[in-house]
Amino acid sequence: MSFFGNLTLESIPYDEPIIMVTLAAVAMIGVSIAALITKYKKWGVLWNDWFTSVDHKRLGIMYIVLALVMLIRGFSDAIMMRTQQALATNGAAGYLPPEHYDQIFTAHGIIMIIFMAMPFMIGLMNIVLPLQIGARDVAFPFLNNLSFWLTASGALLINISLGLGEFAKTGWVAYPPLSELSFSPGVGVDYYIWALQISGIGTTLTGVNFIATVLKMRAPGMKLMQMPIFTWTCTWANILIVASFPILTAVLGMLTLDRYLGFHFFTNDGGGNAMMYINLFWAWGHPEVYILILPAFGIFSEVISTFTSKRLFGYKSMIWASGAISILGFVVWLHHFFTMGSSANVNAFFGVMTMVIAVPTGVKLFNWLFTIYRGRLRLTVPVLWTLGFMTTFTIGGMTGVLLALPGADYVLHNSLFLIAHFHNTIIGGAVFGYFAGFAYWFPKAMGFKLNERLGKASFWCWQIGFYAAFMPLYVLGFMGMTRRISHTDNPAWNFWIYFAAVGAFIIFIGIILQFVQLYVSFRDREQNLDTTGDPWNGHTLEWSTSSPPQFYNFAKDPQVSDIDSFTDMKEKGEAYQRHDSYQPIHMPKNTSSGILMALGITAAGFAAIWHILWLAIAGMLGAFVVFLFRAYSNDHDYYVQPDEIARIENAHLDKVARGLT
Ligand code: HEA
Ligand code: HEM
Ligand SMILES: [Cu+2]
Repeated sequence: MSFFGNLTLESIPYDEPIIMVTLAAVAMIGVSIAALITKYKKWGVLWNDWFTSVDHKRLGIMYIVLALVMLIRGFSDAIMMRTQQALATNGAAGYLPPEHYDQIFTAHGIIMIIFMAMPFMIGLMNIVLPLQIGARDVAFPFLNNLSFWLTASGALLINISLGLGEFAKTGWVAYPPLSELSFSPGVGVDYYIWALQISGIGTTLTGVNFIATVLKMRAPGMKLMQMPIFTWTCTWANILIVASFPILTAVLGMLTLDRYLGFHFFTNDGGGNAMMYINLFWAWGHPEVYILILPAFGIFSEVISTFTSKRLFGYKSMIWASGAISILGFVVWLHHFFTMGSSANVNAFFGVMTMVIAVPTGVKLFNWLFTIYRGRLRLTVPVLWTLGFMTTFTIGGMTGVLLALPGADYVLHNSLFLIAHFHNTIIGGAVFGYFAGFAYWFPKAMGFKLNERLGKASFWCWQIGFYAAFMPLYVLGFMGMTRRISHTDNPAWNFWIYFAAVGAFIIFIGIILQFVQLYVSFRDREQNLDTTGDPWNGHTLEWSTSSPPQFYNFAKDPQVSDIDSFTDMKEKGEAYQRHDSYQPIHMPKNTSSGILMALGITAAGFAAIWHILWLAIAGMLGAFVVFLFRAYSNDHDYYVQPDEIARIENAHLDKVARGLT
């Protein structure tokens, strides 16, 4: 083996014009951004205030930037698939060869779920959760920084696969025996393994961190059953993360042993069994979809209650419904392989358990409706996303219940009906939820509001585009079209395939409008400043701070005695109080340890993919040395002095006073 393992110049796909053009475009954008940063001398700011930051709010913003970039990547894959299918009807070949198409749907699935939806959700949780419980930061700020960089590391690896080697052609589930070395001899599955493994460990650490935060860092007086509902749904999601991500780690570890060291966990020869992989994968994969949706449910609850200016109907039942969904979510994974040989009784059990999830989900929907009932609902952008969700997700949920009937699933499994079902729940549920949360909390994180008109225009493109792009897939599913095919030869399907392509382009316009909205809102920010910190008349503690909040969040620990604690404070006249004196605030220092450790781990992952032994050892060793330095240094924290706090707080309260009069 050579110095660079299996990596040679031939690993670059020179002969693929689409990839080469994409790489050139990405390189140009990258160089322009780097040039701009150099021109405005922002490298120092970027490193000192952002990359090495342990501030949950800044990490949250970086997560969301990552998610938006990955949304562009994942959507480019989607639009490529839609155009390919539209061009490749009646036996035509289209413009993508099958082995390229296979990489695209695999990359699309993984990128959208792991590197778009997860960072979006974790980003919002980072920005909001500590503020909602009146905490100064998360329980382990440095770990939080490391988690972010491990996520970014996985995203980087998957994007490197575009220009070096290939990505997996196995579908996002990477079932063996296809994902075993004998059937996938290239580096594609190895990219898959290490991108998922590294980011997955980051996610597990996030789960641990936020559970500790919720248990240990709540403001004085805040009982568990008084936590804001978004904090609660995130907590359930974090419990699911801690319980399910280790299963992913284990199953990827076993696949690694199979591929690298000739173990045979998942091959029949030697006594292994592919069903073991499929079981373990979905024991993570099913809870994963509820990890995505639960925080979105919390966002809708916050939005509905704020914009009706009412208390959320059935606060306690919302918490228990989320808990029921989480626990049931752990005993339904077998519905992903009803067709793979379990007995009728086993299928019946898992089918019934799956259908039962409709009950707590229905409870939630009715709670939202009852909150709106007789309230004065303000039709802002977050509310539009919420109403779009309530209609769209109900359809997606219902088709899920249909799939939960083993008999029906024998017909519909792996058809486009399934593809329609899950885009219906993921886009109409999770993604709409994150967009609602994005519009709702944007002023809190950035200090100015987003442009409403462009926000509404974008919403309508997404909403209409969604129906146009995915309702045809239900029809195609019933007509017998299966998933993951790059070209077709059945005239009856053509109309619906073209229809779906048009839908995807309408969504495309929606995405463009979202970026235009960001630009316009930034350009006009002076007119949309949020001076009070409470632009929507909010009910929870994040709205009691300035926008953006001070780096220490709260000058004094808020005293909590009610569920809607900020409403309570406003009613009692306790909001925006000036204090005569402040206590010094204990703060964590920024550190480069997180990004440096992740750098070493990325190098090691890359080395593992290409079998470069020395680099794998060097990367891991580097990460370990940084870890030791961090562990043995005592320079982790500092105190903010009372006079500085007083200066910052008075400046903010002066602004509030001017805004309120
Ligand atoms: C956010 C993501 C998300 C969510 C929330 C759901 C929610 C549900 N899913 Fe879905 N699902 C996926 C993402 C998601 N799913 C993905 C990604 C796959 C496939 C992956 C792959 O193979 O690649 C999949 C696959 C999948 C299958 C496997 C099909 C197959 O492979 O053949 C099944 C089968 O049971 C299923 C069922 C359900 C059910 C019953 C729900 C329920 O939770 C829905 C509950 C909600 C409602 C029912 C609507 C609201 C309720 C009411 C208004 C009350 C009244 C309603 C009734 C009494 C019915 N899903
Ligand atoms: C925004 C518009 C989107 C469009 C137009 C789109 C389109 C597609 C298409 C065409 C496929 C292939 C279907 C097939 O097998 O025939 C697909 C698969 C998939 N999509 Fe999307 N998608 C979108 C958004 C998303 C989002 C937001 C997610 C998740 C967060 C997602 C997750 C997946 C997954 C997991 C697969 C399956 C991949 C596989 O088969 O291995 N998609 N999508
Ligand atoms: Cu499932």
